[in-house]
Amino acid sequence: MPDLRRPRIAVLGTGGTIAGVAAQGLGYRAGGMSLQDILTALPGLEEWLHLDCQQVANVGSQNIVYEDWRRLAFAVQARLDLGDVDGIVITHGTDTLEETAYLLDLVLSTRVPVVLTGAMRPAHAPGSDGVANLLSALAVAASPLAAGRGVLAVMNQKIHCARDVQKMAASGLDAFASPNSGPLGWVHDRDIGFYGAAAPQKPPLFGSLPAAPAKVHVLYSHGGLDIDLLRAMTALKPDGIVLAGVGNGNTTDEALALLGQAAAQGVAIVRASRTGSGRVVRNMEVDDDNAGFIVAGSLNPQKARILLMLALAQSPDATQLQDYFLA
Ligand SMILES: NC(=O)CC[C@H](N)C(=O)O
Repeated sequence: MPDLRRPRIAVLGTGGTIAGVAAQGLGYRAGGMSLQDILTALPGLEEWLHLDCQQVANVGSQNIVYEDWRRLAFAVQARLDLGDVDGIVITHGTDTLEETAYLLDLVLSTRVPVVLTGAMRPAHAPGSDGVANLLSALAVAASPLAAGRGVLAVMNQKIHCARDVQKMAASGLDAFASPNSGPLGWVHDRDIGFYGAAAPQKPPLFGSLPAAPAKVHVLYSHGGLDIDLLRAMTALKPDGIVLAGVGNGNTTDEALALLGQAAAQGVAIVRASRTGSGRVVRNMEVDDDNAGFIVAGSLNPQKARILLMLALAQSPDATQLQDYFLA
């Protein structure tokens, strides 16, 4: 019989540095430790929480593919549908944590907090942050204050929303930020708080994940972009291309012309920005209306790719696709 005073938290492990094991020299391998091993570093948790662990994967998140996302989303939704948890924590590699968080946020239907966390330093390294981040994530998942705020990411004592959070530094403990909105809240040991009230919760943008996602590639623009790269990309016959453009989602005249041709042939073209913050605005230097382009708004290129993959399963129409990005 579960103790009803203890919040019931499901912890789902997927790997990452938080599950890293020492390898030769200073190095380590992401996704080697089991969830149970990680949790042994936090004795006494059961006096406070009712934990239920599930190892969904154990990989470096750079290797995550769409099928992993789908399996994870099913596992989380199945857990939510059982109605026997107060919160869910997902341990994850930090490299693509923001992509998984955003994808889950687009499809999960729940008021129960779903919180992703990870580590920038493996457990054996001095100053490792995994245990502290896990404790923070558990505290957030267990708190009624976190309910109805969608999928969250907790790193380095800050709570972020899935849509805005980004890994913004290649190394260092304070690698995560929400550059457009700032963090939603804070964590100190088991104490947590939010800076503002929760916005009224909307239903998820998509009811489910398609079995096979649309094929969407990302083109990274820079000075001296070789047009052959874009030619090679269009030859792959993608359903969509996300431009990680310079500035306001821009690229060379040559590339814009080729992207326009692709759009005319039915490829969804989304202009995002490589700058890391701000909002890509329509019809500034680029005539989006005329070219049939879509702008990513404030989504970064990797999140724009996820949204486009899912939105294309609903509609190929550029106007409707644009609505998804500005929703
Ligand atoms: N800090 C990390 O978690 C990075 C480890 C690995 N590349 C991953 O994303 O899983």
